[in-house]
Amino acid sequence: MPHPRAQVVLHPDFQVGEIDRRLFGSFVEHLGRAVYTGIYEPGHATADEHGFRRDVADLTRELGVSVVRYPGGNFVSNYVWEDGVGPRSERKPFIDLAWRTIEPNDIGTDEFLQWAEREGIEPMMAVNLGTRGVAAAAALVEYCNGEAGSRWADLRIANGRVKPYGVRLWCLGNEMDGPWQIGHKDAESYGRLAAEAGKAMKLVDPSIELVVCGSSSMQMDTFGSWERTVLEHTYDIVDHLSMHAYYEELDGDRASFLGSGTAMDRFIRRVVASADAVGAERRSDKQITISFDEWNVWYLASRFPGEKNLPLQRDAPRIIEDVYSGLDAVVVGDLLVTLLNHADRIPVACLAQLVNVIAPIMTEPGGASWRQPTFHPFAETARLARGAALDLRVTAPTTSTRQHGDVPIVTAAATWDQGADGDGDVALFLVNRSSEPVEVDIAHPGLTLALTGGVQLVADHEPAVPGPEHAARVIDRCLSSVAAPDAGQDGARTTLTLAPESWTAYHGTARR
Ligand SMILES: O=[N+]([O-])c1ccc(O[C@@H]2O[C@@H](CO)[C@H](O)[C@H]2O)cc1
Repeated sequence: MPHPRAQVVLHPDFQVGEIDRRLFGSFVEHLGRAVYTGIYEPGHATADEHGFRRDVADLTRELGVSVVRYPGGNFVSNYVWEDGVGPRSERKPFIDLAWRTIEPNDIGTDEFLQWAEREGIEPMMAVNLGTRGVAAAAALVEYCNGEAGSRWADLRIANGRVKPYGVRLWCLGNEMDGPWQIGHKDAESYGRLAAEAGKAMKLVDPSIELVVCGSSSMQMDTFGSWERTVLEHTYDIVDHLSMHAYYEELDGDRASFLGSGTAMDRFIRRVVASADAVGAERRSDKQITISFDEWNVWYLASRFPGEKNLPLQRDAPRIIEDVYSGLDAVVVGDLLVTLLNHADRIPVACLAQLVNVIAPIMTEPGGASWRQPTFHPFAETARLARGAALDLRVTAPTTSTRQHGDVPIVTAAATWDQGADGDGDVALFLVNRSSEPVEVDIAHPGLTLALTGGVQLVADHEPAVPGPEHAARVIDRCLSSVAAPDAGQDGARTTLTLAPESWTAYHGTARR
């Protein structure tokens, strides 16, 4: 039997849009060991003078993360930011109701923003619209971005930081549609509060960009009507609408799990349609863009007991430290393909999260740090995807899945970084979701393409086991470099074969 075949048409004149570097963001929440013994661990052998782990910062840099969202997540909806600034000796621990954990308040706004600044990361801050409101949100913007001479900016200066941080991206709360959220609201109440908080925040600093909460997932009962109602209140004040999505393999349904990228694609199309419908009714020329500020593989339904079933804990407990397989990494690669293909509407996205909590980077307290298999597709995509995302035409056979109906067996994204004289760098990301090899014919009329090599990640069948040794073994087995395709690299066509259940990234150059 010949292998299934797929066709890709690629031309640099057909573009989705420029890639915003903020597409390669991540997320650090006060949750489990993300902050304490994650990014921060005074006394660790690699800790810098501020108590932050150098090994984790180095891995973060290698991951290629552009933006980091902070301090939550669910955590932000009961956070009093004022209690986390100023002299540490005066800060008091409190019960974080979101994760039922005693928060020591050792790390707050200043420590996080200064860490981000030292590491060359753009911060994305969230304000509490669960238990708090307009005044506290506007005060936090003033604390972060205000010049000397007003109350909250002067407090920052008294706390040792003269220069404003210039935080550009702001989330108006987090997942306010979720019944688990502290201070959960219906769309009407949230929409009105977000509009007023956003208005006040922009009066403090008109240069900021605001993200309003969309649905926590496409499965929420209020999905669609939530977006419409919230945007009816906030359309003129906000810039981005948030999307969150987590995917997992359920009941051994591998085909549906491998098709997660198609589910994400449909979710994006629906949210874009909802936002544009509100814009159309208003006859508005403004386009709301998407901040996909939580996405990942998370064994949420199958392994997470639920927030309210967590015991009350202290000292950075281990919460949702998912261990990832080669299969999970292939799906992460495919989700990145989906995000690239929507680069025109998604300027911001955050892999949730960065360290220890559903994360590409893991640590042991007082010990090692290491990469999970999911680290690699993210790092490679962030490194190779430059310039504009191309509007590829992909034709592939479909396979039927229990959760998503028919999904294509091959997905692809490509980027084009224009150089001088019509030359450019090309990156090509390809996923084969089927369990047999697939031949891909790439037509690139008018373009001489020279793919020079790449990396390939294949799915495994073994259950993931915690620890650095296992992660290293999985990566060793599943990740390899691939040579330039040997077949058919001629003037206008390139042919290559994709390994079963794999994600591959090629790079090369092209000349018109
Ligand atoms: O679908 N759910 O049941 C569900 C439950 C919790 C949930 O929380 C989100 O994910 C958490 C971890 O990143 C963030 O703190 C929060 O924003 C997101 C989705």
